[in-house]
Amino acid sequence: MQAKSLQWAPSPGLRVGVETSSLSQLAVLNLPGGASVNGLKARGLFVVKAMEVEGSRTASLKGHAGNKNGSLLSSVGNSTNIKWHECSLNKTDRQKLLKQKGCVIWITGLSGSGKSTVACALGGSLYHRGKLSYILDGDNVRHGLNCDLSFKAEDRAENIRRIGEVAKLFADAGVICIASVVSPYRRDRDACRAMLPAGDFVEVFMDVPLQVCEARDPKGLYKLARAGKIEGFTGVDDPYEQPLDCEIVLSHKGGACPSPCEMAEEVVSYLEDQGFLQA
Ligand SMILES: Nc1ncnc2c1ncn2[C@@H]1O[C@H](COP(=O)(O)OS(=O)(=O)O)[C@@H](OP(=O)(O)O)[C@H]1O
Ligand SMILES: Nc1ncnc2c1ncn2[C@@H]1O[C@H](COP(=O)(O)OP(=O)(O)O)[C@@H](O)[C@H]1O
Repeated sequence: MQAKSLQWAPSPGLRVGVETSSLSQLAVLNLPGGASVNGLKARGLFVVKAMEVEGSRTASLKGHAGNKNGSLLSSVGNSTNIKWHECSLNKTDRQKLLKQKGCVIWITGLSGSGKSTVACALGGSLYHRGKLSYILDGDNVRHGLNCDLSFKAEDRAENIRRIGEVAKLFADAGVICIASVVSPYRRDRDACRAMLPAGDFVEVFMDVPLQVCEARDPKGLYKLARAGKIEGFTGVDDPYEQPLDCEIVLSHKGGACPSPCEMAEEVVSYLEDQGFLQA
């Protein structure tokens, strides 16, 4: 089977073979119209290689860890003829230095549900324990990296994909990355989960009823949305798909909301139990 470099534009439902050094198995996945690989939960790093197999166009993901043939070029999305460059210092070394494990805490929920507040409380609590975290807040990232994106479904998907990729880099740096983003579509969140090794993506759902968020309305956005001055506002005229099986649910119970600190401590306990607060 001869591998050769191709311009590869993944199409929805494209079947790809996945071969990894850590799994030693071949799996068949669907690529939903982008280079992200939904459902891939294996440790290690991967490059996408376009290959021509018996006249058909097939993409193969090669685990580059342990890949002896360092001269092979890859194509990922529209980036052709690229090659992963490995460094001698790796994530494990950085984690030892920081005395913690890099991961992504993904806080999802309606506008006004308390995502940013919990993210800050969590960051503060970790800081006081000597643990390094960094917050990627949806509102803030849209002030820079993602200022070209609107709130249309495809732009929200790209917003989440970019934040997922940046969060993955922070986790690889050994940092506990806290993403606080509405991320209303399950598929986009799942795609971010699939970017990381199993267990390293911790999804936290702010389970706060719409009426509570709307009553808080700290920025007056619900009021504008109800008045028809903002179109496609999540929870009003754009859907929010709540997680079906996330790691942590922070609930507003019986008309009362735990304090942001109490909520943050719930996440810290999870991180402690899972061993993220030590190298
Ligand atoms: N149409 C619409 N829908 C939802 N939210 C809106 C919208 N327009 C502006 N905003 C403000 O943008 C913040 C959400 O940005 P995100 O990047 O987290 O959104 S998304 O994940 O791409 O859906 C969100 O911030 P939070 O209130 O902190 O959630 C809002 O302040
Ligand atoms: N646990 C909580 N209990 C009561 N009010 C809260 C809590 N968390 C946040 N708030 C308040 O709710 C509003 C929205 O919080 P925010 O963190 O900005 O939400 P989001 O980032 O999800 O839009 C703010 O006015 C904040 O002070």
